Amino acid sequence: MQKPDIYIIGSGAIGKALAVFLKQAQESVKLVRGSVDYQPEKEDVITVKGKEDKVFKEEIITTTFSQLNTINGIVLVATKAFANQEIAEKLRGLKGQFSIVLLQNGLNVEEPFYGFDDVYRCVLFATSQVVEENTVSFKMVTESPVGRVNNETGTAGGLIEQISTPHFGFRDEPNILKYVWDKVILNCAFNSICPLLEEDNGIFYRNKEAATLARQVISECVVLAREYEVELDQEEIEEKLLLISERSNGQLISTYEDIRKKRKTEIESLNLEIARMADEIGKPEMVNKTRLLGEMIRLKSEIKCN
Ligand SMILES: NC(=O)C1=CN([C@@H]2O[C@H](COP(=O)(O)OP(=O)(O)OC[C@H]3O[C@@H](n4cnc5c(N)ncnc54)[C@H](OP(=O)(O)O)[C@@H]3O)[C@@H](O)[C@H]2O)C=CC1
Ligand SMILES: CC(C)(CO)C(=O)C(=O)O
Repeated sequence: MQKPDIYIIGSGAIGKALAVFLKQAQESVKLVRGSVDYQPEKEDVITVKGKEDKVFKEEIITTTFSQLNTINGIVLVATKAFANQEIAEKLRGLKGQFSIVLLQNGLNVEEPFYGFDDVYRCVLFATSQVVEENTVSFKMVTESPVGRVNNETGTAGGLIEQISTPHFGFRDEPNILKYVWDKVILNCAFNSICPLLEEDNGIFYRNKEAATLARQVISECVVLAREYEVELDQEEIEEKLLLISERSNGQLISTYEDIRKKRKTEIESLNLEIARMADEIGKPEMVNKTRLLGEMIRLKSEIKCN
């Protein structure tokens, strides 16, 4: 039987790295532009710089939605989450049968995809950065969990096998919601406090007061998660915060990079989504600090962009 094709939407840091590793594994893979349309298909050499100075190079086909009519296979969404509504609409216009895997940070980012048959979320345990056009630097931390969303049962088994490669691994995770919340809570601290202090990710490890503020954010979010019947371990998240802070000392969080480069941030799916969920249950004060930090980021980004 012919293997299904893989389409990666979003030709950014994650999308490019994934495309190269999948091509190396002999998969039929195409990058589909997220922010650009109505362009002819083209082929570029994309380079991934991995651990221990290993370099991976592949010729990758990049296309745009208007060139596509039918998709049979797997769609990996690697754009920023604020593009999801538009991407879901474009996918609804296509024929064929496909599974969708969202590789994005953020809470409820899957909502625009409700109604598709086979939707999964993945929590990425990898880091990738564009270093120059068509070159990214990539590190896998550990295999990234993938699971079905919207309380549906069933595993991601066959799909995992196809998208996993030795340098960018995935694994099946039945309780993906816990991973999504844990990661979002970490992002609520990193992606707001670091850009506001104009500091790199190591700030929580280096500075006790910054760590205390992050702990307050974590505590608010854990209490909110409980209201939504998601039980999380606050201490475990605090430990992860310090570990990630130490290990990514010197690196800038994506929201800080986005603000510096005058690009839209993902804060709406992080602190501001947490705030919206607290409002939804009539307890807005439950996440006061998380909300204020999110609003400050939105304002900082708007000021920078204008
Ligand atoms: N990089 C990392 O280390 C990690 C990233 N993530 C998450 O993975 C996701 C992708 O991140 P990353 O690859 O770093 O991001 P990048 O900013 O490098 O790339 C995101 C891509 O999104 C597309 N995009 C941007 N704006 C729009 C828009 N308005 N409409 C449609 N598409 C748009 C662009 O695709 P195109 O160029 O094709 O137009 C862009 O290249 C994010 O949700 C991020 O939080 C999670 C963990 C780690
Ligand atoms: C929160 C952190 C630092 C964790 O790796 C991050 O940048 C991310 O992956 O989104």
